[in-house]
Amino acid sequence: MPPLDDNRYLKGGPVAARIIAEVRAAAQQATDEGFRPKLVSITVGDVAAVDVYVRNQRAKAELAGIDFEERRFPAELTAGELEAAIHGMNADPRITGIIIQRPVPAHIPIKAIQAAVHPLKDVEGMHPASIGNIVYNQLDLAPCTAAASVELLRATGLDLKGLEVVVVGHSEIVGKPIAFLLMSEGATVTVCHHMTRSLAAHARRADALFVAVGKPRLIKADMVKPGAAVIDIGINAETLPDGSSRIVGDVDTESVKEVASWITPVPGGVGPVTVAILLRNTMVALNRQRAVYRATFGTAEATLAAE
Ligand SMILES: NC(=O)C1=CN([C@@H]2O[C@H](COP(=O)(O)OP(=O)(O)OC[C@H]3O[C@@H](n4cnc5c(N)ncnc54)[C@H](OP(=O)(O)O)[C@@H]3O)[C@@H](O)[C@H]2O)C=CC1
Ligand SMILES: Nc1nc(=O)c2c([nH]1)NC[C@@H]1CN(c3ccc(C(=O)N[C@@H](CCC(=O)O)C(=O)O)cc3)C=[N+]21
Repeated sequence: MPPLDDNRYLKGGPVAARIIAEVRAAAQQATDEGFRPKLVSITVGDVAAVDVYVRNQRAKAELAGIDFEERRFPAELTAGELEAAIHGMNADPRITGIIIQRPVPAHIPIKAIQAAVHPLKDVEGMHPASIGNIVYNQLDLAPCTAAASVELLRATGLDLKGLEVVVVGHSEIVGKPIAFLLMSEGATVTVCHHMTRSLAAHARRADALFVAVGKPRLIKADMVKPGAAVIDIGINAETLPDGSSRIVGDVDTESVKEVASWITPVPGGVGPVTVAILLRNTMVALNRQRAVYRATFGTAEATLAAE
């Protein structure tokens, strides 16, 4: 596939639309068969960074034929209360998937809360069991942003086998799962973080550069190999001199786009695909639940006959 000109942007919209169309067909079929998918989003306190994400989740879920419910809890909620609410949702057969929007207030231990979501309802792939599956090369349900970033790289048509990839940022939700997904695909992966001695030297070797740090313009043109694919995951709010604000990524897009063959814009790159993957993960979760249902109830005759 040639570079995605006109201006070398690797846009998320078309990739997201394709995924959502697939999800929509699957959701319609499941609904016809009596298993209507439903996604519940949990937000604790007021977090501006989450609002856009939840708004897009609702809009795209509606488009895909997945029910969407937002549960907002006050910032003073205790960890015990949140866990109890999650246990209730785990046991509710009408709920397919649960996503806990990050960040949560500091007094709530996020890892324990993520582990409270039943692995079969863990549509974000953040339960320790889900993360473990990625290490074991079971890749069909991965953390949404990581999966979205890899999906965008795939859209370039580059062969991932043996590809020299550098991931900047090693958070549990983004950088680390990206590295594991790419290793599974046969890429050669280098992971950089704030203690990395020469970020530029590593970044310049990359055929594909993933950046998930949270620092505007961290990656400049002289840190990018000519012809590379650059996947910009950062979402940073920036205030302009006139007082208005806008969203920028972690890459100095204006200069890097002259060097790279592909670059994801912010907004309009990884974000929309992240939302689409969340919906796809909801269908993966539904199918797993249906398999359990069949395994448990599909043998009723045998069970009755044995009595
Ligand atoms: N598009 C989307 O769907 C999503 C976008 N995001 C965005 O992605 C970005 C990263 O998010 P997230 O992973 O949650 O953030 P975290 O703050 O959890 O992680 C940031 C990572 O960047 C590393 N880092 C910090 N400074 C440097 C540096 N100077 N050079 C190299 N590495 C550095 C940190 O390393 P260390 O730990 O060693 O300090 C850490 O691993 C944010 O802008 C966020 O808004 C996040 C989620 C979804
Ligand atoms: N548990 C958890 N998982 C996350 O993945 C997670 C989270 N919590 N908390 C908040 C951040 C942020 N995030 C976004 C995802 C998509 C868009 C998105 O769709 N952006 C569009 C829309 C832009 C706009 O409308 O302004 C775009 O980039 O084009 C934004 C933000 C996921 N995060």
